[in-house]
Amino acid sequence: MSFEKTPGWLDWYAGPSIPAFKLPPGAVDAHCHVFGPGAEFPYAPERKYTPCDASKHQLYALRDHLGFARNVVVQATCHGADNRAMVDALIHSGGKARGIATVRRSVTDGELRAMHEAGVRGVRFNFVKRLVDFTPKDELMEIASRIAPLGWHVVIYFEAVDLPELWDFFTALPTTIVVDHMGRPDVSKPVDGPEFQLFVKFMRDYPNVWSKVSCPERLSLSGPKALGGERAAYADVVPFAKAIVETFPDRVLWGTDWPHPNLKDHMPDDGLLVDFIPHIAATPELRRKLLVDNPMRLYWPEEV
Ligand SMILES: O=C(O)c1cc(C(=O)O)oc(=O)c1
Repeated sequence: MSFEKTPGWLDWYAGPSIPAFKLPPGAVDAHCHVFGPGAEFPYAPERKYTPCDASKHQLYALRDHLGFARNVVVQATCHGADNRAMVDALIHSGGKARGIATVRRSVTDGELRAMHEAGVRGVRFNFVKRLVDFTPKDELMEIASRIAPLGWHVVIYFEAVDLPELWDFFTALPTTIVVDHMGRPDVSKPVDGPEFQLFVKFMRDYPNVWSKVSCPERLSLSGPKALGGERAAYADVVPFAKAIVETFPDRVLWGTDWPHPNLKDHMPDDGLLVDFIPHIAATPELRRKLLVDNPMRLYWPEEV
């Protein structure tokens, strides 16, 4: 099957720099995706965008180029609940990738077991309205209770303004919870203002909640962009990510978000994006926790 990209689609950045920041040995890119290739793994009929292809080979070449050791491949919404491309990436990673799936309530126990075998360790619940159709909370709760016995966790993606209405559902989930991209704060608002402080309270009051301090390129309003050699990019996001890293050093993860779905303004140079990390994790100890210890504890506990 051949697919036509969504008009205005920005392809991932070819020829990224070598980061100046040397990642610690064993670093995990804990949030990235594969797209298709569409000819082999068709995009889902219910998708809200049609991306460029971004294969497992290209993902693993980027991993090696940037100096990561492992990946967590998160099911992208353009594949709906058809997890074949993501699972195929895990199977061909030589044990160096874990995955997060999207499932419906119709998923069988056999399918869940097969995904576990391949390296899946969680499911993603998405509340970003431009990306997915609404799924009833009782269906999500049922899925959460079925994956909990496997030791899996729930990854949630939502916008900061929606946290109050989602609070009761999130705080009732029976598993570890991992929040994508810090719950998408509006970085034009103060870091000590009510909106971001509600997110901090969420993490403080619920020790099962973790956060990815990822996607500055998506959250930044004033840049500068990680392009053209800029190694201090996205300064307006730094106070938010730094606060979470310093307050909850044992419950944070970092990922590239490659191949960066739906960016409208620019496509970052992933090497320069890695150079964002030392700005938010100021010490070697914080960096080791963020990049190695925390993701290993969550995704490869048998090796810790
Ligand atoms: O903000 C986004 O557009 C976005 C989309 C997806 C996805 O389509 O799965 O994943 C992300 O992590 C971010």
